[in-house]
Amino acid sequence: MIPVYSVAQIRAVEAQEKSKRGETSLMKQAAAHLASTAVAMLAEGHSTEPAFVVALIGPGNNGGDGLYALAELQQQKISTLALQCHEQINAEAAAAYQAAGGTILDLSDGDGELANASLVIDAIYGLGYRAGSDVPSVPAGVRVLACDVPSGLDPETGVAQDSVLRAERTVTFGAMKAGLLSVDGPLVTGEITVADLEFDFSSVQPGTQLVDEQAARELLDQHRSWRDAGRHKYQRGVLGLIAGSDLYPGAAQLTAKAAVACGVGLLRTHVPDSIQPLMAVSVPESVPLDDEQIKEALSFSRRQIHGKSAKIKAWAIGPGLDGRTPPTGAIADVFASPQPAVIDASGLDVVPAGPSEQPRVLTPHAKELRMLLGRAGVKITPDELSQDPIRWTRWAALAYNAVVLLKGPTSYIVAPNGDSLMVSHSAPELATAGSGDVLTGILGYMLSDSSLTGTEGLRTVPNRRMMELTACAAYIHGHLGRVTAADGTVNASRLIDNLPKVMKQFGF
Ligand SMILES: NC(=O)C1=CN([C@@H]2O[C@H](COP(=O)(O)OP(=O)(O)OC[C@H]3O[C@@H](n4cnc5c(N)ncnc54)[C@H](O)[C@@H]3O)[C@@H](O)[C@H]2O)[C@@H](O)CC1
Repeated sequence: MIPVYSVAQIRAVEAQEKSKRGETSLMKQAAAHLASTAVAMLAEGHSTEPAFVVALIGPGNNGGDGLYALAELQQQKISTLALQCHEQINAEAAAAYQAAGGTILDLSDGDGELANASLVIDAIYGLGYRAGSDVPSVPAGVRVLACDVPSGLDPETGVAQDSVLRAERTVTFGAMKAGLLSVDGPLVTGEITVADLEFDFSSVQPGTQLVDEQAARELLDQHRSWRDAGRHKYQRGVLGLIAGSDLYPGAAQLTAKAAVACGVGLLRTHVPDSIQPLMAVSVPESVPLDDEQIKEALSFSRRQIHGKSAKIKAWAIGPGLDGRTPPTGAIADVFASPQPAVIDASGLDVVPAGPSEQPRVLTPHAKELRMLLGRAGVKITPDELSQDPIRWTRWAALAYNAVVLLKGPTSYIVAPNGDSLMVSHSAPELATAGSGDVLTGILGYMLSDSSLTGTEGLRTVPNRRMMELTACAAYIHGHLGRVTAADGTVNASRLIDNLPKVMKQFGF
């Protein structure tokens, strides 16, 4: 997992390192990372033209990094140009660049060269950015590599000004900054690399942690039990799906298909009678579940407290459900049961707030999160939520005593004790109808697999594990979006088609 720090935390550690190692030496180390990424990007470009790298240079140390990086590129016989965007620039770095044969021009004299660049390094503002800065534009189609933080993006909040310089890649120094992953960050950073400057963060507690591919694999391996092999379907996981209405007949089918594509042991579906025939045709693997059978399953589970298998291991509640009336009877009993549950879409309209015995994950997008908070007596505006999503997700996790996954370009996963994880998708592929239903199917499947949740009988799943599995499901879902987008436009059915292959890549 990649720890994520606030600007204040990074500044404090940086100050210590500067006093030990000197500012120039840190800048040169940062510049070496920047230059090697520039070289890698040029190599990927496969251009037959000689490379030409232009850097936009700002007034602070970010500009200093840019100048030292250009000096390195000059030494590698790559043609470069520095465009000075402010009256003052770092004098020592400028002298080093000129000594390496580099040329510095005022932006207004040299901006025509931007169109000829094979690559533009954005070294205008980094950690010292303040809103309202002048950020020049780069001609469309020219590749941009951001030094530390894209200029125009607030490294703390992730809010970008309109003229932000969107990058294809960002090399960020020392540690991952919260703003690169929040709000607008994922839309403007491109691929992020954290350049290790060997800073000592041992006495600093990160605000949250980013789950990347390696972390998702490690978490799954850590939770997976060797008992997995050779189990029969009731041990492999039985998922109860409560979903569907005449208004939204498709959502239940998408969630069901996704769970089946993941390899769920058995899927039981509680859908309205009008949808059942559709379900029988589109998901023949699913077995209907009526109110009476739900009650039986719950009672069977209660009696098996010390036994090996509860008949329904986990619940997925909500896709396409008619959320206008609060649940009664068997469905209300499910909300009060101790099996883990993922609750999505209209299920969020009816999930009770307050303490609950059920280990549960709520998976709202931004509007649904505001609705959940409103039901718990906390009214916030869309702006308030977008300024500090993790804070409000914490409130919801506390109010509903649940792990809450706030879905978006960056997803935040927060446990009731305030611990949190992040998953960043960067790409917009998953913003398509039905994509959330697929995530519910993936997570429902994972919660039904006791070799992952560690449940036998009714031993409850700790919130930490619920949070980690939710982050893994969100990571897999994002990866699925990228895989699917690689060879065509994305829709929920195509996501489901690719699911068996992607799940296999993650060891399922
Ligand atoms: N954090 C670290 O550990 C390291 C940081 N380094 C670099 O240092 C950078 C931070 O350096 P600085 O603190 O000099 O910050 P910047 O390089 O981001 O400089 C910004 C400068 O622009 C000014 N400024 C910002 N907004 C303005 C506005 N709207 N109008 C006018 N002036 C404005 C600021 O006052 C500051 O002087 C990092 O982003 C990174 O690139 C690296 O050199 C090495 C390690």
